[in-house]
Amino acid sequence: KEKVEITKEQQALVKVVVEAYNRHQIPQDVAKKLLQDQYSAEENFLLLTEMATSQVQVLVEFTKNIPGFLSLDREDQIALLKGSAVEAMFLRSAQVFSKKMPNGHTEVLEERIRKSGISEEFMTPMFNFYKSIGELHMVEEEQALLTTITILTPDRPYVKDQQAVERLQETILDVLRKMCVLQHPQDPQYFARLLGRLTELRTLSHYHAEMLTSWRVNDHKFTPLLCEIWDVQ
Ligand SMILES: O=C(NC1CCCCC1)[C@H]([C@@H]1CCCCO1)n1c(-c2ccc(Cl)cc2)nc2cc(F)c(Cl)cc21
Repeated sequence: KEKVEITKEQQALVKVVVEAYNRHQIPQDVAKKLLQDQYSAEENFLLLTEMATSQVQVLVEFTKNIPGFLSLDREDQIALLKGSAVEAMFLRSAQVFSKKMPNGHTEVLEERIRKSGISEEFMTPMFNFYKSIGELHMVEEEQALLTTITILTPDRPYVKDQQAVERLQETILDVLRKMCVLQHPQDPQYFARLLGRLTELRTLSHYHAEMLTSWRVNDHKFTPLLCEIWDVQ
C-alpha cells in the first residue's frame, strides 16, 4: 500500500491557495438576504448580477495567488479567467447552497431560488448539481483546490500555451489527489467523484446564457463586466 505523503512545498501551496480563497470570498450575505426576505424576480435578477459581478472581481484577485498563474502569458491569463468565470460562479453558488444551515433553512433557500425568476426547465440540472456538490461534504481545502483546478483548465478557448496551464493544473491535481486519500481513506473513489463534478459543472454552465435571458423580468440588464464574461447581450 503506497504511503501517501504531502510534501512541505505542497503544504505551502495549499496554504497560499486556501488563504487566498477564504480572503477573496464575496460575503455570504447572498444566502442571508435570500433567507430574510422574499424578493421579486426583478430584485432577484439584480441581486444575481451584482453578486456575479463582484464574484468575477474577487476571482481575478484570487487567481493572482495561484502559484505560477502570473507567470503565464498575459492573454492566456485572461482566457482562463473568461473561460472559467461562469463555472466558478456555479461552483461557488453550490458551495454556498451546501453550507451547513439550521434546520429548514436550506429548504427555504431552495424555495426562494426556485421562485426567483429562473425558468422551470433549469431547476433540475441546477439543484442536481448543487446537491451532488453537497453530498461530497468537501472541506475548505478541497473547495479551494477544486476552484483552482477549474480555473487552470488548459482547453479553454483562445489559450495559446496549453502545456504551461496543464503543468500548473497537474501540480494542483497531485496535491488534491493526496489530500483526498488522506481525508477520505474509506472512499478510494472520492477524488474521481470530485473531478466528475467538474464535468457536471461544465454541462450546467452551458445553460447560463439561457438561464439569464429567460429570467422572468421585462428588461435583462447586465453590467459591462458580465457582458464580457457571460454570453449575453
Ligand atoms: O446570487 C446568486 N449566486 C451568487 C453568485 C456569485 C457567487 C455567490 C452566489 C444566485 C441567486 C439565486 C436567487 C436569485 C438571486 O441570485 N444563486 C444561484 C444562481 C446562480 C446563477 C444562476 Cl443563472 C441562477 C441561480 N444559485 C444560488 C444558490 C445559493 F445557495 C445562493 Cl445563496 C444563491 C444562488
